[in-house]
Amino acid sequence: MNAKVNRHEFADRLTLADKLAREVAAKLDAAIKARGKATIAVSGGGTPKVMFAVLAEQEIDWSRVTVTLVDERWVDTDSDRSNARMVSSTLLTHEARVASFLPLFDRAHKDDVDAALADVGKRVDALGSPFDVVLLGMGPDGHTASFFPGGDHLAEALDLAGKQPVLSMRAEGAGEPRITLSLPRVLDTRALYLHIEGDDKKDLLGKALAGADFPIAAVLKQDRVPVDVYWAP
Ligand SMILES: O=C1O[C@H](COP(=O)(O)O)[C@@H](O)[C@H](O)[C@H]1O
Repeated sequence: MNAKVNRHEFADRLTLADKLAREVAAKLDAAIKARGKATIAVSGGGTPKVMFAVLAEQEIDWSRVTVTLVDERWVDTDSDRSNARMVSSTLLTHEARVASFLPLFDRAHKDDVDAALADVGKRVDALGSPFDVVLLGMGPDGHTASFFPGGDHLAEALDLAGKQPVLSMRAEGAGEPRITLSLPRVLDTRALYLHIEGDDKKDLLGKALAGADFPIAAVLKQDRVPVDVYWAP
């Protein structure tokens, strides 16, 4: 089984940011018009920053939008490693400053990600399903969300029959412990985008599409939701 993969390539990163931001805003707007609200789960890291800045300026009814993360580094929000901090300073600004935000980091359990899973999982479940939009990124090691190669809970996280909405993840390449939505929760969306930049990531994606065993391959192999890949050099 393979996902339907639609590839969108752009001459430069600014053009990509503009096109993807407008596409995502249109999906959120359609969800608000159809159901009165919209949910979006976004990735962290560095790649989405410019696109988030453009998305934040789109004129939709952001007061009806809830934003959450697909994964988080288990660090407090004052850390420059915090995905929540990055999203707050890029996406939750301008027009989008009135959106609701559900973080995955839980300060009540700041020293123990595993102790937080039940509470955070309930909050994620309370968002309802499916998401309207999920935005994935990909690291240079082929991880997406916090599905890291060699991760201690990788098999559970990628289990399409798994019932846990969130799992912890520790891996050599991950830095600090992580929390991540599970693969079935990531795929439980009306629209799924993979945003990658640079020739190295394009090559890696090509290898994953050809069958190489990177974690991102699990997103490309499923048949639950098509994947729209946005790439610029
Ligand atoms: O650690 C993470 O890395 C990936 C990729 O980040 P990038 O900086 O290479 O774009 C990101 O998708 C994920 O959300 C984040 O936690």
